[in-house]
Amino acid sequence: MLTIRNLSKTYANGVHALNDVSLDIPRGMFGLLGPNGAGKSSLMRTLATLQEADSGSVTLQGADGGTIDVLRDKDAVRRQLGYLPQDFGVYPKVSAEDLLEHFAVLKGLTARKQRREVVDGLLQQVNLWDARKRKLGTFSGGMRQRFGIAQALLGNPRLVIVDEPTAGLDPEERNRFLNLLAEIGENVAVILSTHIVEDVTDLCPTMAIMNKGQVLLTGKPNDAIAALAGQVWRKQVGKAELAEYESRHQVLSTRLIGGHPVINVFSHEKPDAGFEQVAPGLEDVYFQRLRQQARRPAASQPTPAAEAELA
Ligand SMILES: Nc1ncnc2c1ncn2[C@@H]1O[C@H](COP(=O)(O)OP(=O)(O)OP(=O)(O)O)[C@@H](O)[C@H]1O
Repeated sequence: MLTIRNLSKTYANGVHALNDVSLDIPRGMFGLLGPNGAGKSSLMRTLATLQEADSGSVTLQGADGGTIDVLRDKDAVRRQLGYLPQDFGVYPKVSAEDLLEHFAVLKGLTARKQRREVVDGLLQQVNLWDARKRKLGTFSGGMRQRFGIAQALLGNPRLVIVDEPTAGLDPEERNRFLNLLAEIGENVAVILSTHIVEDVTDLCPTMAIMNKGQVLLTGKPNDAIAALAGQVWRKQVGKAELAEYESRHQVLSTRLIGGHPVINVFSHEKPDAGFEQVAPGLEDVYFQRLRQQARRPAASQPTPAAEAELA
């Protein structure tokens, strides 16, 4: 559906935000997971035709079966694209209905009756029908994000890009929002960028992990989790011992349970007697990849392409 090859971008300040990024993004939900500064927004903005890459190519399979050169045919992409940016702002004094109607006009829905039908349908789809007359300034974070999805869906896009949409939502709103995305993902490609591992675990049949502009892994979350089987070990340790464990072992994560640190360690063998083997999760995969990248001396870093293949 979307094919990204060797995409690179260096900002004027010298930051390599995208470093030879290659990804295949199919229909359905695709999770793009990475910490702050990984390059997710740079990639999203490039796909959304809002900024230029230095090199590489991106092609989108069009509705007619042809392909669109995303980096060049920007108008063609925009006709097939819905985008919810990270910093989606709304006019606080305007009602949801009026602003969506306004966006619909901008999208080219000029026939009044048809526009009403589309706007009403979207307000129902995102479950804001009862709140449609309310000013957007009175909306909760979750409601604003659902409004953001409604505007992204105007014009029946084939590709929907949502950048960190669940940050700041409470668990109930987050669930509701993710369920909405999953429904949309049944028909179109949805790229969900997030730093929240559970967003991807719960929802995305395919994903990529990104950091420092590089793709560290891409594929199915379950395959990546299965590849770690038998290599994640857990132990409760004393607070004073923690630093030593961190220096001797590859500690993936530390959790305080009842005030005591419990560590997950990556190791091919049982690290010591007190450890028990645990079933890995996507969080272990995520931290293992980030750790692996951090441990490599810069000079011996394999090319991102070779690295992604290792996955
Ligand atoms: N316009 C810009 N000019 C210079 N540097 C930038 C610019 N935009 C982003 N960066 C830098 O590029 C790197 C990648 O940023 P990007 O926003 O793409 O990451 P991200 O994964 O989306 O993180 P976040 O969740 O914090 O937005 C960061 O080091 C960031 O500081």
